[in-house]
Amino acid sequence: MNSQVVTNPEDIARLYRELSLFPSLSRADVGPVVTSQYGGKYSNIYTEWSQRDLDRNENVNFCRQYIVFHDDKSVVYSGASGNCTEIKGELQSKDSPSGDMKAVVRECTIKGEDKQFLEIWSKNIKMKSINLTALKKHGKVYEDDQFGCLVWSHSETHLLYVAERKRPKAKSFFQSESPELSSIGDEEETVSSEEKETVKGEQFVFHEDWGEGLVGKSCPVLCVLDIEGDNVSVLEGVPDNISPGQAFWAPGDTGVVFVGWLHEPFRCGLKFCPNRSSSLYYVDLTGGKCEQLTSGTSAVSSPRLSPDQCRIVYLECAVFGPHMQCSRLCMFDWYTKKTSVVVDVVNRPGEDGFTGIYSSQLSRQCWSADSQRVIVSCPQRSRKDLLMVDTSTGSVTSLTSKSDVGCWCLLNIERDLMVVSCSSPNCPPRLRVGFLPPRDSQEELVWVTLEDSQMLPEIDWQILTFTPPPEQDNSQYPGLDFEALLIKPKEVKDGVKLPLIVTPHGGPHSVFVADWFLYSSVLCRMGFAVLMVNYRGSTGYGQDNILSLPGNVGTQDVKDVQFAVESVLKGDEFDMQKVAVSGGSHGGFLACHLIGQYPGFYKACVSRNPVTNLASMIGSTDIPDWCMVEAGFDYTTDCLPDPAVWEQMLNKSPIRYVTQVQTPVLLTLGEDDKRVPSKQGIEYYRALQAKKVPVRLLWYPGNNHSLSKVDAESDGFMNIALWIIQHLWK
Ligand SMILES: CC(=O)N[C@@H](C)C(=O)N[C@@H](C)C(=O)N[C@@H](C)C(=O)O
Repeated sequence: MNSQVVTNPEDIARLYRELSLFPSLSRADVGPVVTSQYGGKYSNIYTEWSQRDLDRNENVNFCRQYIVFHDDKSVVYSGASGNCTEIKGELQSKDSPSGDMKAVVRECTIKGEDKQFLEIWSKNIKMKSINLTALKKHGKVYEDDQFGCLVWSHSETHLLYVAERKRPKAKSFFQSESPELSSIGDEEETVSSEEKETVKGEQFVFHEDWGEGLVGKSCPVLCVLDIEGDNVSVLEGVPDNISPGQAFWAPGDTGVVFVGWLHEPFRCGLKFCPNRSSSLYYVDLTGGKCEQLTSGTSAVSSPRLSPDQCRIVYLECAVFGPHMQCSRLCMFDWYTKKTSVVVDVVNRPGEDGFTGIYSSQLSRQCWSADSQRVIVSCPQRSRKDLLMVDTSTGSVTSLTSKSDVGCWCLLNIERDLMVVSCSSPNCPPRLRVGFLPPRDSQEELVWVTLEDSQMLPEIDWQILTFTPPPEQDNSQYPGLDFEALLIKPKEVKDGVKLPLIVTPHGGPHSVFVADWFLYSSVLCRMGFAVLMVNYRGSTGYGQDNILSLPGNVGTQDVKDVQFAVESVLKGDEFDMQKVAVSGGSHGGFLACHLIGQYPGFYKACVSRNPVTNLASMIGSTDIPDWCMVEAGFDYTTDCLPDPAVWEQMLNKSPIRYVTQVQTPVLLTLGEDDKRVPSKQGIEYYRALQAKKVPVRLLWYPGNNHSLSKVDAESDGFMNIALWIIQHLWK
């Protein structure tokens, strides 16, 4: 059978280098409205991008600015204002609401020591540069999306940020004492206050952190810089049993509102886990009193204050249980102190097709100017759409469902001017702006492209829907269907049957939306078709879809993927002798299950940081609750190992089928993975070696669960592509 697949390593590397150039959009801010002397209005759009630099082996961050001329309700003219500028050393930055100043948290190394500075810029002058490290008021500033923030007070006189709590200096009981008093000349120098605070025997105390992606982040504290006074204070009044983050100034700058995550009895991994017990809190700056604003019986995130400073919307979901679920959009009324549900959990999509809200984070600003509507970008089945929620009626309207673009992400909205990133499997991210039409207006939403990207004509994509056969229906949650994204070369030579790479996503409660995927795009350009399966249990299809999987992992999810593959193979487009499977994390779990449960069906397998044995994972992962929940058990923090539970976990794990495996396996592991420890992959590796199954293991130092550093991602791709080629055409 002739084939049209690119197999030469240099040609593959060239394709990867070409497609890896496309940058992704990470942030956009809308500047203040400037009115010219002739009455024309314009706003500056500040954007930040990230691009892989294969030669420097790092992701390069850069900014680009645009100018948008408008009349407050439509764009009149727009264009870039200047070229790109690389951003180095900036942990965080934020313009003040008036645009008159900019705050920057900068990290730099001075005489071999890492230091952090808080800078205030105004026009063309760096007005202040406060050495936070020297102040010794706190540890490192948090720059992450989970806890971090950098927020100007409404008065533009204070800055709010999150940092690690200061830890007293520790020393050995046997360290030689520095003299209590040392005399230099006539003066006596008293021991520094830091010396006084030094504690002995604390050097090796274990400080648990918040796990994968948050390593070293253990005890966050809220910090306030008084710009005039140049002094930093750590906010008091935060309860000792919670870790604060995602903070912002309360109406009138009377205090600070924040999310507090319970960290007792111990911390579990927080990344990808918005189901951790958490509440909204308010600390008032005068008395330091802390007030809990929400129940404490749920998990909350992404609180966002309305422009009129009267209400706060936030996301809420159940504690424990599936790690990503359908969220509620809730609202806290600042003056009545009452909470309400604006959009509830959707168990099954209704006639309107709205499947619920699936997001662990709202965009930094999401309110309409009239403080009546909120814009949420979230998965809706295999697409990601912009949803407009009317907070008074709870109605949800999609702003993009009719679009042929598969993925829309709201980056920011200011005075109804929305800034979005939009992309598809054949189109890298583009930057667009558009004004949100007034409430109840029939006006059409007009998008203007500020930065276009090239559509790749060689790539075709579609969304396929599958209904499981009756014998695979879930009796507790009957009648659920599922989907898959099929990405394939647009042109296929006569008589050529395409080789197929099957890719189930991880999570398992996540979803492939019709976005730009570098790996799938390069594989498609090489001549492969890629089937990205959103099996039952995926987010974006209703809460019942999610709840149908826990307890059925290793069977329902495996059968769904196999059903989708066998369904597409019924056509004559694909070569059923050339089918490979590839997945990461829970996706790697599924890849290993598929080659064990369907021996010989897949000619090559790639498994990235795979879950291979739930029973051995539970003692070493940062998400032990995940192992219990997905195996079908309720989790409590005081649960202890139980042979019956471990037996169930083992029975649901791919290691159980390893004796049936014939398919050659490529394993790629991140040395620093806290989520799925690398020992999971090594356990499976050894089992395959013992069975003399062809297996190759790639080990990536300095990489964690995401395997997303430039070296692991690029080397990983080349090895994956060559492994599949080697074993599909042997
Ligand atoms: C939805 C989700 O990601 N769940 C988390 C608890 C999680 O990290 N699960 C991992 C086992 C996993 O499969 N993660 C996916 C998202 C990955 O590719 O990292």
